[in-house]
Amino acid sequence: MMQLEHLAWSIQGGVEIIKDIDLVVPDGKLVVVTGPNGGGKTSLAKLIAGITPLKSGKIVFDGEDITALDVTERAQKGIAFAFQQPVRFKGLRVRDLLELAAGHPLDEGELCQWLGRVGLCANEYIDRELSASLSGGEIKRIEIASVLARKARFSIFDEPEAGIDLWSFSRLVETFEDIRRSKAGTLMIISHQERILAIADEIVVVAEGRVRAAGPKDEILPMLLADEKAVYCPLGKEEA
Ligand SMILES: Nc1ncnc2c1ncn2[C@@H]1O[C@H](COP(=O)(O)OP(=O)(O)OP(=O)(O)O)[C@@H](O)[C@H]1O
Repeated sequence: MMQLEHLAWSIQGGVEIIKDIDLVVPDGKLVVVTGPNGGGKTSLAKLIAGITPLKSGKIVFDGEDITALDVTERAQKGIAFAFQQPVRFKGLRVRDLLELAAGHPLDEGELCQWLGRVGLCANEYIDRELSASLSGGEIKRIEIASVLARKARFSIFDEPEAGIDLWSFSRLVETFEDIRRSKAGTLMIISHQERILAIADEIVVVAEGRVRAAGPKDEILPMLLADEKAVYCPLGKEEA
């Protein structure tokens, strides 16, 4: 279980971006974090992953206070984060990245399995370098595949729909559903996409650095869909 207690974070100059966020994410659930642009979703994810340090508050993961742990230590505890803006690793091949993520060598069948889940044909990609020759969408999907290959206890995906074609996106949605069905890990997915919201167990709406609403999908989704002004998120208005 991931427990966030009174999380706060400010940027230089003292402007508070995350303001007193309290949230509990139960094990094995698929939780979608949504809300307007600039509301603080990515900032919250970075606080959980340990990429940015908290100003105040506490993070407890499976009963252990991980507030003081850095990003590497949190990764070792089983927290994985797929960035919205993926990093390109020079000199590293796709195969290397996936093996690093999995923590052991992978045969072609396994490489194919992970890449197939994001709609990439493994043979074309496994020996390619993670360099400028790959498109932004390809890099993004490879990074998502690497987070999937980690089989982490708590995985965070930041707008996995961004830069992904519809077919690959459908494969990814199925993968998220598989993980949830098999209770293979807890998923926190930041998304504006209605198809992702529709598979959530719980939805959390973050706006202006606060949790505006949180609860079971059946409670929160109708509220979002009924919001004609789309205050929280432009549901159904974005393409995958
Ligand atoms: N390092 C930083 N320095 C300055 N401002 C920042 C920094 N990180 C985030 N912000 C600001 O904090 C606010 C929240 O940003 P964040 O990226 O967390 O929003 P978001 O909800 O993920 O938005 P989006 O849906 O557009 O991705 C924004 O106004 C952003 O400009």
